Amino acid sequence: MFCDDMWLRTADLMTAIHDHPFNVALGDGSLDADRFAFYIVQDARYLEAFSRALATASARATDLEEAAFFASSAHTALAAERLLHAGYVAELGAEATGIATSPTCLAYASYLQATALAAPYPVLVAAVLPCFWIYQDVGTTLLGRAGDLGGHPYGKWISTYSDPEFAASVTRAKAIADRLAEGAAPDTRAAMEQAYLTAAAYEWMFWDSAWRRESWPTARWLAP
Ligand SMILES: Cc1ncc(CO)c(N)n1
Repeated sequence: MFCDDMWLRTADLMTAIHDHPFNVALGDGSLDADRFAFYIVQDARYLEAFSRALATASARATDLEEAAFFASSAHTALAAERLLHAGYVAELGAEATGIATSPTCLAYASYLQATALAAPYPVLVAAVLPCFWIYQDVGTTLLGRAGDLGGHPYGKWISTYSDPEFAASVTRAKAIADRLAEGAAPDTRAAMEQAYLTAAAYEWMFWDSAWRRESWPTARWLAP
C-alpha cells in the first residue's frame, strides 16, 4: 500500500520532526513568542497556497466523492487560516506585517501550486497528503506530551491538529492516495512517491526555518 510504504520510508524523518527543537518547545509550551510569531505568519501564507492546491485537486478529481472531499478540505484550510492564524496574527498586530515570506515557505507554497497545475491528479494528491498526515501525527504527539491543554500557550494550535475531525480527513486523504496508487502506471506511482517525499521534506524544513527565523541571504541588498 502506498501510504504504508511512505510511512516506512519517512520513519527517520518523522523522528526528526518529533524531536525538532521547535516541536519539542511547542509541545511543552516553552517556545519563545518570536519564533512562534514567525511560524504563524509563514503558515498563514502557506495555508492560502495549500487551500488553492486543494481547490485545484477538487476541480481535477474524476470521482465526485473525492471532488467533494477536496473542496471541503480547501474550505477548512482557509477557515483554519482565518480562525487560528488571524487570531494569533491579530494578537501580534503590526509586528506580523513586517515579516518577509521565507525562502522555505515560498518554495513549499510554489511547489504545491506548480504540482496542482502541472502534475497528474494522483501526484497532486500525493503532494498534499503529508500536509494532512504529518500535522495530525505531530498534533496528537504534542497533545500526548502536553497532557492537559488548559493554560497551554499553544493549546489552540495543538487542539486544532489533534482534533478527531482532522483525523477523519487524514483517513480519507490516505484512502484516496492508496486507491490512486493502486491503479497508477509505474511512472505515475514513482512520481507519487517523489511528491510525497518532497512535501514531507518541506514539512521538516518549514519547522526548521521557523526555528532559525530564516531570512533571504539577499536581504541586506533588497528590502522585502
Ligand atoms: C506547513 C504546514 N503544513 C501542513 C499544515 C496543516 O494543514 C499547516 N498548517 N502548515
